[in-house]
Amino acid sequence: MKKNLIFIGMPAVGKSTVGVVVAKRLGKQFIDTDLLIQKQEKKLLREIIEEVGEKGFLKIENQVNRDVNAENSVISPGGSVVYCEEAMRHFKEIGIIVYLQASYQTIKKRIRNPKKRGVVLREGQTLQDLYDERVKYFEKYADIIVSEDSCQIEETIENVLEQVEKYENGQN
Ligand SMILES: Nc1ncnc2c1ncn2[C@@H]1O[C@H](COP(=O)(O)OP(=O)(O)OP(=O)(O)O)[C@@H](O)[C@H]1O
Ligand SMILES: O=C(O)C1=C[C@@H](O)[C@@H](O)[C@H](O)C1
Ligand SMILES: [Mg+2]
Repeated sequence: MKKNLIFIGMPAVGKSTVGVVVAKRLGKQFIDTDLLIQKQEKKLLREIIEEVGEKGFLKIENQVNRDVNAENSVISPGGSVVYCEEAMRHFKEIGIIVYLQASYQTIKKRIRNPKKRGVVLREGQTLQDLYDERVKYFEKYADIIVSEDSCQIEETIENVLEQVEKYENGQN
């Protein structure tokens, strides 16, 4: 058993912010694969997207996430990783997938400028379109769903820890 936890969910839902604290609480390593992409490409995410476009970025994102070799870690990929089939197959094999769920209104409030944040939006696609499209993928891959609406960040962290423990006990 590789004992990894992998967070999925919309951009700005808190995969990285919540993930790092969950890793600390569980005594695991923390890996933010967005940072691995930046390190490999030696560019910012939004620069990569500007240069190679949405499809090119997803190709790199798939490769980096698929190649993560981790044990006893919390892994926080970018929000668009759910479009990367090989990467998601790999994550399913190496750990438990936690979907951090928040309403469209919550996400919209946090992302004032999707382009600046480097969100992978297709030509003409709105943030609402993106939300509706991705929810289906998140639900398909999730082993656990943690809702964070009306929760402070500390409460979300506790809810994640509680649900992961329950899930692991249920698997024994
Ligand atoms: N209740 C909450 N839970 C999580 N994050 C919150 C909450 N309230 C506010 N925030 C803020 O929302 C932001 C979440 O950003 P973060 O970079 O962790 O998202 P992400 O899911 O990793 O996004 P990306 O897909 O772009 O990597 C942070 O600035 C965090 O402080
Ligand atoms: O949700 C998205 O479309 C993205 C989120 C970021 O974390 C990065 O992975 C990238 O900028 C794309
Ligand atoms: Mg992140």
